[in-house]
Order: sequence, then structure tokens, then C-alpha cells
Amino acid sequence: MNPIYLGLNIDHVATLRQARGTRYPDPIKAALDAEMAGADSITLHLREDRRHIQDEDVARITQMRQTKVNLEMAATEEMVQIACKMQPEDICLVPEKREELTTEGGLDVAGQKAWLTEVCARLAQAGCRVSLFIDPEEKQILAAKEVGAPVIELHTGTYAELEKPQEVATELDRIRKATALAVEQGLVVNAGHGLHYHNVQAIAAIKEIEELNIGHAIIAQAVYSGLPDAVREMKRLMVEARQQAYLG
Ligand SMILES: CC(=O)[C@@H](O)[C@H](O)COP(=O)(O)O
Ligand SMILES: NCC(=O)COP(=O)(O)O
Repeated sequence: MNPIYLGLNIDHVATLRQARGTRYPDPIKAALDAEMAGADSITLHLREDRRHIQDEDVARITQMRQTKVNLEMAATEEMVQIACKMQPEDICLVPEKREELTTEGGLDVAGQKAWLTEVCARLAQAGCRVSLFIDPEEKQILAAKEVGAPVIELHTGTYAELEKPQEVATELDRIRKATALAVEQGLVVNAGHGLHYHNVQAIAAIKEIEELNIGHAIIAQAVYSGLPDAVREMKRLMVEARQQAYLG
């Protein structure tokens, strides 16, 4: 059975801290607690506007983590230099707009192949494994392969927002086909965005998906149950769905 891994996104802990400019809650404490509860990696997004995660958070987590760090960032010169200095295990390149509430859509890899080829090479040279956060589209998957990224993260935001069963089924099918194509191309496939306790299992049941990055829903649930329980329950649902997928 292919295992399924959970990456906890800690941005939302930092959002709460930045709302008041306090020293608490500490996203790094949250990350360490989550690792103890079964999170397999820690994801954090250093935005250009520094609205939540700060440079110091990235420095601290790369030193203190017990699992591995997945740094999400825009493909800009500033961010590439920071990443090369901090050297997290994984980097996920994401599109970024100043005015957006959260990431909207996937990275247009096909539209910036030359620049992304250079960025992927520089990050690989620094010892980081590069992932590209893309929509489940053939054009973007083939472009990801071309620019030299070993990993993609399929954007599940559209899936998460749909409500009508038929539309959800169609989007799931798109994600399944995209996963199959990416695996055929030799890419590792992760997924994430907008996943929560009620929609995660259909994604976790796609056997070739290796890791799910989830933040908002887990941190929200932590308000009620505490973070360790919130992490454990998400992981339990993911593993249950993966096992069921093998049982048929
Ligand atoms: C790339 C992605 O899907 C999310 O992790 C997103 O980057 C999180 O950023 P925010 O926490 O600012 O919404
Ligand atoms: N890359 C997706 C991610 O890190 C978590 O996104 P969300 O669960 O906070 O929507």
C-alpha cells in the first residue's frame, strides 16, 4: 500500500499572532506539537507581504523541525535567495497576488518555462526538492516535467469549493486523471488547499497521491479540540480512506 502523508500548514497560527502583533500563538510550537501528534511535515508560506509567516519563523522551523519543512513561496528572486539560505527540505512554488485572501489557482508553469527552469535548478543546487503548485491540467503537468521539478502539488481548491455532487465528481475525476498523467511522467504527486474533515477522504483515496498539505481546517478544529487531537483525527481519516481504497 502506498502510504499517505500529512503536511500541517502553520500559516493560520501566524495569522492569529499577526492580528495583534503579540508573541503568541507561536507557529513553531504548533509545528512541534503537530509533529508529536503525527504530522509528517510542516508547511509554511512566506508571503511577499509577510502577512502571517515571518522570515524568523522560517529560520526557526528549519532548525527545530523533527520531520521536514515544506516552504511555500512565490518564484521571485527575493524568495529564491531566502530559500537558498534557509535550505528547507521541500520548496513549493505557488502563484501569489497581494490582494488575494488565499492562493487562487495554480502556478502558470507553461507560461514561464525559462524562468522556472532556472529557479528549479538553483533550488535543487541548494539541496531543496522542488514542487510546483498547479491546477490539475495536462498542459501544466507536462510543463512541470519540462522545467525539471520532481514534484507537483495539485490544487484542490476548486474541488473544495464545489457543492453539487455531479460537479464534485467531475472535479475529482479531473484530479484522478491529472494524478495518473503526472505519475506516468515520473512526478511525485501531492495535493492540497481547502481540504477539511468532510472532503479529505475522496482525495486521500487516490492511491498515487503521496502527501496532503492541510492548514485552515486543522487549525480551526484545534480551537475546539486542541491541536494534537485535530492533527490525529485528520491523519486517521486520511489513512482510513487510503486503506479502504486498497480493500476496494
Ligand atoms: C499554496 C496553498 O494552497 C496554500 O498553502 C496557501 O499558499 C496558503 O497561503 P495562505 O495561508 O496565505 O492562504
Ligand atoms: N498547499 C495547501 C496548504 O498548504 C494548506 O492549504 P489550506 O488547508 O490552509 O487551505
